[in-house]
Amino acid sequence: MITLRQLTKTYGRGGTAVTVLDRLDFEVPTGRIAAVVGPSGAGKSTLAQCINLLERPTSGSVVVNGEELSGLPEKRLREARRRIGTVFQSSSLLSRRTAAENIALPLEYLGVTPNEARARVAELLDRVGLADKAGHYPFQLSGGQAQRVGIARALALRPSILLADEATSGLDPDTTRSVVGLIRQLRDDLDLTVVFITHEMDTVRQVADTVARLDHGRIVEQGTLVELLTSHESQLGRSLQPRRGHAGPEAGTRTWFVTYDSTVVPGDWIQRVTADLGTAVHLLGASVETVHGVNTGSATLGIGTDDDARVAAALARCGLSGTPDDGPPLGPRASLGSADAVSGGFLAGAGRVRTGTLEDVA
Ligand SMILES: Nc1ncnc2c1ncn2[C@@H]1O[C@H](COP(=O)(O)OP(=O)(O)OP(=O)(O)O)[C@@H](O)[C@H]1O
Repeated sequence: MITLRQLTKTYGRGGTAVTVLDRLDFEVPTGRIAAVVGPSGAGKSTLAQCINLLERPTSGSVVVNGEELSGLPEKRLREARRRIGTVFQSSSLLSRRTAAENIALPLEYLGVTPNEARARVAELLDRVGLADKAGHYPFQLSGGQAQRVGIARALALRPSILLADEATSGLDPDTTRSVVGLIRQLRDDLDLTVVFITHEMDTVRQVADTVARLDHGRIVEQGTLVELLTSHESQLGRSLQPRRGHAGPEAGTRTWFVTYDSTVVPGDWIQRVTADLGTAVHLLGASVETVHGVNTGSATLGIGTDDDARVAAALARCGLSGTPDDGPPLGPRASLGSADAVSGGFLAGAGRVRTGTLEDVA
């Protein structure tokens, strides 16, 4: 369990002082994964550094598993830090050390015997699925493998808290999914409490139990992932909704952007809304997924009436919330979206490169 009370961090003094965390209150229950999101410069990394006391808070308290860390003398603090593992971006491995040697680092600092360290490293490599990569150097590992080594190193001293600061940034979507799956599995197996800092909302939906938005040094909104995704009133919930491209509307229809606004939206809601309105309802785009057992998502519809109040009421009867969306169709968000041709960047199996126009690839 992590409890932050009135946590303040000010860098510098006098006229150049900058308060990055401002009387922040935050709690992560044991065994939960709390994602922290927020704009660049909001103080997310500073928050992580204050939790593991790499940065001393200016005021306020950091309580980890019932122990107040901010007041501890240096020696006790070093001991307490062992219960907090941190994973950074994948580049944080030491390049001249093998995967096994990187994982062994914290054990060496602690003075663990070489035999014990070897056994623990083997166990950790196995746990993160890299038993066959012990002797590989970081440059011989893929981004996802390097990150698994980083996670194994963070777990070397059997911490109860894991801080992940942009741990999946720069990884491709499949690798991100597998690293996130590993973190959730480790949380389940080891009962870890996890703070997961990221700016990737897709990743938040995959990893988080709860989400907090940090802005100007304070947590300005938080909730469980499901609560946020099923509440149209939540700005954080709306920003968590995937908004992908959609087809253009047909003449005579009005475009609506619709989000799931309840935990019990019926699967056949399009048929129900169509029957309710007695008019055409075209599906122009949608992203629907099950999050913690609840269907969530959003859709863009073309609806053959301009009676907005009736449409809103019909949507609400199915647990949906919608607004007319009169802007031009969004382009696909994926990086392919802006390309006319794709070449050189797509490595098919066995190292072959496939090229083609975007239409060919689609
Ligand atoms: N050691 C430092 N001395 C002075 N200012 C600092 C220091 N570390 C961070 N800051 C400032 O604190 C603010 C918050 O930085 P932080 O890295 O915590 O933000 P962040 O939310 O993690 O941003 P990003 O998403 O871009 O990584 C920034 O304005 C930064 O310049």
